[in-house]
Amino acid sequence: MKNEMQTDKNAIYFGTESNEAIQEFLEKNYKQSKKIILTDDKVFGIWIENFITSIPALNDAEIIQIPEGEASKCMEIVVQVIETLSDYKISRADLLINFGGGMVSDIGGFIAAIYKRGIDFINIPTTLLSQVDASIGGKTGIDLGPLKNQIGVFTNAQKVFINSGYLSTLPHEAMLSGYAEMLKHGLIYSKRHWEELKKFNCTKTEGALPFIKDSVEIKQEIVRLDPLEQNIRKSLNFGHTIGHAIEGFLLVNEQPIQHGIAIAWGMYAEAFIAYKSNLLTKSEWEEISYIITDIYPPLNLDSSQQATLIKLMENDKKNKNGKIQFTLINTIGKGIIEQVVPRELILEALDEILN
Ligand SMILES: NC(=O)c1ccc[n+]([C@@H]2O[C@H](COP(=O)([O-])OP(=O)(O)OC[C@H]3O[C@@H](n4cnc5c(N)ncnc54)[C@H](O)[C@@H]3O)[C@@H](O)[C@H]2O)c1
Ligand SMILES: O=C(O)C(=O)C[C@@H](O)[C@H](O)[C@H](O)COP(=O)(O)O
Ligand SMILES: [Zn+2]
Repeated sequence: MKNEMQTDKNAIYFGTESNEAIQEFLEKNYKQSKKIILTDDKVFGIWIENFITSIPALNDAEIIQIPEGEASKCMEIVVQVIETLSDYKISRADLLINFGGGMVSDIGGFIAAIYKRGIDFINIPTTLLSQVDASIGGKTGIDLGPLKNQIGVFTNAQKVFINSGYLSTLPHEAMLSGYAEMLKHGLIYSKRHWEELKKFNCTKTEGALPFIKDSVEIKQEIVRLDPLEQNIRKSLNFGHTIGHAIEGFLLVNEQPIQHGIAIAWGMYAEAFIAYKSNLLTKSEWEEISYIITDIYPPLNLDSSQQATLIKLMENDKKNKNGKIQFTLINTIGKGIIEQVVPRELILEALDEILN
């Protein structure tokens, strides 16, 4: 099947009847193919029965379960899954179905890209974060210890099926995590989205779909302009220079936090840098910092970790000429890329979020 970019409107299904849409899609495009579902043990426990019994095309599908959580986004699990695909004699004509959150679509997309030099895959994102961000845009990969997404490829799913019904079983922390990436889309690209999101209710999933659609449209537009992150796509990394360092550090110290919660605090610190660099006004900084402090649980980190966090940032993918390069914002709704920040200001920003 032709690899449609996820910037093509038809490449993403939105709705609450995704099982019917998936059945139709599989019958039309993958009737003769073997189907393998990759999922994590938590999503398996909650949703797999409903999923496979409502989609006749999946009657004979093989299911591969990996342990839930970011620690599974690693090379050891890649090798285990690839060994299982080989045991099942999966060929290039077959289809991998990533059914889960961003951990599953990141590792699953990566495996699909490298197994036998590439097989087709589709994403069925079951978290808010993966619906608004991780399942679209073609970034896939795994972590290398504390270094987030250090190994990976750009590769697009054949189709993404977004069904907000899955959010009904999502823990509140995971809703907050996805909301952070939505706020990011507003901060870097659309003041209107930022304002609308003030009406989004993280405790109630009914009514979420229009907000999800708006957020996805922003990401799609940016990815369409710059699919391989040479330029404007770097704006999607707002909050991630500091946020990824926090997430990676806590992951290897066995206190993992949700990606979006690390990114929320990363955005807080990076908005502080933008304010101190005269890019944001005082009232914009106060608005952003108020919202993040109000919603997100504080980090369990202290200033003794500053140097380690900076070391992790020195491996950020956006760096150039040995310098840490930030994406900042120069007003609410506009990202500004490739900003080099004095070390003292990075330390000051870390002080704002560490206890
Ligand atoms: N590729 C990209 O563009 C991109 C963008 C953003 C984030 N990411 C990556 O995505 C990952 C984070 O994704 P995530 O937040 O979805 O995390 P996740 O996949 O780890 O899911 C979070 C938790 O929710 C559980 N879960 C999933 N669906 C559920 C449901 N419907 N009901 C109940 N529980 C459910 C999972 O088992 C897990 O425990 C990170 O690795 C991050 O780096 C990638
Ligand atoms: O799609 C993008 O581009 C992003 O940067 C989206 C981010 O939210 C996401 O966390 C992504 O995985 C980060 O990529 P990385 O290149 O910083 O590892
Ligand atoms: Zn992210």
